[in-house]
Formats: sequence, structure tokens, C-alpha cells
Amino acid sequence: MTLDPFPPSLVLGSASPRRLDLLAQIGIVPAASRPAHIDETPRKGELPRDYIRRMALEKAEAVAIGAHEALLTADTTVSVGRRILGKPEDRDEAARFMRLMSGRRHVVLTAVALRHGGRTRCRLVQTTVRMRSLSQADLYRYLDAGDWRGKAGGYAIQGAAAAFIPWIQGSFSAVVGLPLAETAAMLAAIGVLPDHVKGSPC
Ligand SMILES: Cc1cn([C@H]2C[C@H](O)[C@@H](COP(=O)(O)OP(=O)(O)OP(=O)(O)O)O2)c(=O)[nH]c1=O
Repeated sequence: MTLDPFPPSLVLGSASPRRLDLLAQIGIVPAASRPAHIDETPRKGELPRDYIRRMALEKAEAVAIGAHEALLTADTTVSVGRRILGKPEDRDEAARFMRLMSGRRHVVLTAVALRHGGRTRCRLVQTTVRMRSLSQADLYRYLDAGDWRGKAGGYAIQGAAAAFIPWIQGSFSAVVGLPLAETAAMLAAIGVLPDHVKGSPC
């Protein structure tokens, strides 16, 4: 592989500590984090796939970058049929979301956008997740712990909710917020490589 001697400096357009941790897992350390603040309200009748792509792209437009920087943004949402379940506003909404997912499959969609040199690339990754039936006690115990805050659909597969999820098909890292295989490939295409690759002899 020919390595670009001047790869762009990576900016993570996110406030999510999970996205930073996921990037670190594959040896990518952004030079800066600049969260994107956008209105995340779905449009009337907007389909989940259209919505999630629009969110990642709007985040990619909302953050200013320099000529030698590349911007990575992402958005994760849960969909049950055509319904979009974003981050719950409060505990009651989280309870409604969990009841809707209990005992059935739902889809987690994550879109990743990468803006660099006047061009924006976007990838959408879909993962199907099965949640077992939740008893009232399961639900209340989970909600009391507060892990629903700031998570699409009101749960975190990387936390205690793992006990409710016997099966997924797709990308675990995408459910947590960033599909690592796809993101690594997008970054490699513009010369942003993991630390362990940068240091290796040719
Ligand atoms: C379904 C699920 C979502 N999530 C998280 C990933 C995302 O951080 C969050 C969905 O909200 P997002 O709007 O995608 O991201 P964010 O608000 O956390 O951060 P930013 O917009 O600044 O990038 O839900 C989990 O951590 N675990 C899960 O199992």
C-alpha cells in the first residue's frame, strides 16, 4: 500500500464518548472533536433510512473544517417498521420504546459521513436486533439505572441491556454508534490510517 505522506487531520464531529472510544479501538485518534448541533426531528412521513442518512450528512455540513482536515460524523437510530425511535426525552418515553421492542426484532441504522476536500462520502449500515420479552420488573430495573439516557431507542447494547439481547445480525459496533469496518475503509480511502499501520515497516 502506498501511504499518503500528508493525510488529512481527522476531526470527529461528535459529542459521543462512545464514538471516540470505538475509533480508539481501531487505533484512530482524531486530532480534534467538534460536536455538530443540528435539529434531529424527523420530517413528516420520512423513512428511517432517509432520515438517518440526512442526519449524518447534516452533521457533516454543520461543522467547519480547514483545508487539511477531514470530518467524520455519524448518526444512529432505531426503527420499528416505519417508526423512528431516537433518543428518548424522558423515562416514560424510554419505557414506551422498550415496550415496543420487547419480544420482537428491531433495526438499528447507523449512517457515517466523511467530508474531505469538497466531497462527502456516506455509508449506511443496518443491523437487526432481537430483544427478548421484558417483564415489568426487568423494565423498571433497567430504567431506574438510567442507561437509557442519550441512547437511540433508549437502551445500550454495550451495557446491562445486553442481557435482553440474545441475537443480532449485522454490526455490533454500528449499534454502539460507529460501524468500525466500514469507517476504517472510508478513512483508509483518504489516507487516514490506524496508529499501528502508520508505524509499521514497509
Ligand atoms: C442502540 C444504541 C445506541 N447507542 C447510542 C449511539 C449514539 O451515541 C446514540 C444515538 O444518538 P446520535 O444522535 O447518533 O449521537 P449522539 O447524540 O450520542 O452524538 P453526536 O450526535 O454528537 O455524534 O445512541 C448506544 O450507545 N448503544 C446502543 O445499543
